[in-house]
Amino acid sequence: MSLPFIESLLSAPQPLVMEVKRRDAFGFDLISGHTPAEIVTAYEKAGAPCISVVTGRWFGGTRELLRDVARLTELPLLQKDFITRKDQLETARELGASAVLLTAGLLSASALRGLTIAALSAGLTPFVEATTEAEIASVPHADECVIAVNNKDIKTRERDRGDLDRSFELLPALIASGTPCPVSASAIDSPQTAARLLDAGYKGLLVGTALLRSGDPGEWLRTLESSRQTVRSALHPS
Ligand SMILES: O=P(O)(O)OC[C@@H](O)[C@@H](O)c1c[nH]c2ccccc12
Repeated sequence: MSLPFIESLLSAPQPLVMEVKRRDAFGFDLISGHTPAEIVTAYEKAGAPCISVVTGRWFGGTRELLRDVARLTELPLLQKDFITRKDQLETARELGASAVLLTAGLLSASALRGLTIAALSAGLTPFVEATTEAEIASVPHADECVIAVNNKDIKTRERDRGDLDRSFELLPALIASGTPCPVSASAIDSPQTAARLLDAGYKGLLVGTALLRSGDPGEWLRTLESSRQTVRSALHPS
């Protein structure tokens, strides 16, 4: 089966899912006068392998935003919303998504199972967000899913500052799950933090606020690349 979202992320030199999100969890504007087209162009120029589009209302999102982004780019898109019903999967596909967020902490085990299977059979990659070992272990068909540790807490509407230790602690459980694509999501505030997570073994990262606030995603990525080289040469001095 072709998994464009996963393949694109895994083959990128800097595997960042770059997010389009209108507002942060406190309602502060993140795109400050820029159009979705400007943001998508900046992300593509920076080398984004995939784009995440937040359609959830808490973050100022709409379905139209996903549709607009899909018209602007060929890159695989992740729809970030609170999906609880199978008909939302059909809509995601119609709007142009290749992957859909499923939030383990908000779904019962049987709902997560049903939605994961339905997403896969609709040709969508499940991007399952988890915050505990038990949630990670409950993901069915993990070998066909992205599993992401969310460093923030969706139950507090992501108003916490985020806990990156969670990503470091849960990486062994993610690897044990069999996902080809362990991802760390949210609260990744700098290229240096991103470099540490990738060096620890993450295969992908999802970054929204920091990239949108930076004003220059290309520069953010170049700094990430050089930070990764610094980490590597510190570990393997020649
Ligand atoms: O802006 P940040 O801290 O880089 O986080 C991005 C992303 O992980 C966050 O937007 C998110 C995580 N889970 C969600 C669920 C719905 C909407 C959005 C989200």
